[in-house]
Amino acid sequence: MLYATTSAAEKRAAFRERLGSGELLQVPGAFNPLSARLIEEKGFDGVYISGAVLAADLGLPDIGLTTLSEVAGRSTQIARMTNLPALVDADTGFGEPMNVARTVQELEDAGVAGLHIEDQVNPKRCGHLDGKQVVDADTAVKRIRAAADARRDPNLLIMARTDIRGVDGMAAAIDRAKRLVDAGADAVFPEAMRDLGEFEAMCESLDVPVLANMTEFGKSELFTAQQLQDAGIRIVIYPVTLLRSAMGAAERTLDLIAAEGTQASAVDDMQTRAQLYELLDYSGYNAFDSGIFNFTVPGR
Ligand SMILES: C[C@](O)(C(=O)O)[C@H](CC(=O)O)C(=O)O
Ligand SMILES: [Mg+2]
Repeated sequence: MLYATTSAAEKRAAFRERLGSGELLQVPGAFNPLSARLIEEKGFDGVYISGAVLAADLGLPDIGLTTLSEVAGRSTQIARMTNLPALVDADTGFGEPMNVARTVQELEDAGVAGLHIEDQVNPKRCGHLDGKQVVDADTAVKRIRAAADARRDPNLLIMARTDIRGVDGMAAAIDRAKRLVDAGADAVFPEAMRDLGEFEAMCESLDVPVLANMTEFGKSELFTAQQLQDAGIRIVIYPVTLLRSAMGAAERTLDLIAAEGTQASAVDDMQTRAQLYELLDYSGYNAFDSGIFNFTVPGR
């Protein structure tokens, strides 16, 4: 009821432990706090807080227009609604290495279990688009070092994302990832790998957990959890999947209302009132006030 029953510190410790277990953790993107509840209910291992989703949610392109306050605010809202660890996309860290340090502390205060900082230049863009630019190794290393030094909870996971694969190729990506691990990264997010062999090569070259980004309409094929696990991947994110699904459904329903004058034939595909109330745990609030959930809910 109301909020997560575990503290941020407990979630971070649990996340570290799960990561150490060698299994693949599946982490869908929560496009709002409510969807984080659904992700938890369905038994997933964590929730991802995507920069692309946050920007899109505000009606903005994903080109570094969102602010640290917006990302921290959304992280607070999502992290407190679930007992799952939250992993947040901190883009380039919102500025110079000193800004990165502040970003880490703000996001730590927001209650996330981990965050990733990338090596793109500003204005950044979706990692699966062409025409990206990355900063030099020295600047990338300084960002990660600043991030690792700034955390107060040693269990906060600092993940380094490198976008260099799409710019300088795979050898450069492995080299960059190694340097970022030496700088203090606890995990690596190699962006826009082309095939499973590239994921495998990255995992073999590093002794920290590696993340795979299974975003749709991107550079990577959509591999199964089994394929990724076999390649050595330890975390897979589905960052924009739920937003794309929800928006696809919303568009179809709008078209239907326009065409048929009613939404009636879309109702079977909707979350029912009863399902929504269950997810919101209406009945749990009766512990405070037995007058809250004293009605029956129509629908399944
Ligand atoms: C993972 C990502 O950084 C995100 O913000 O969710 C994006 C996802 C996307 O735009 O599809 C990315 O750069 O891959
Ligand atoms: Mg992003």
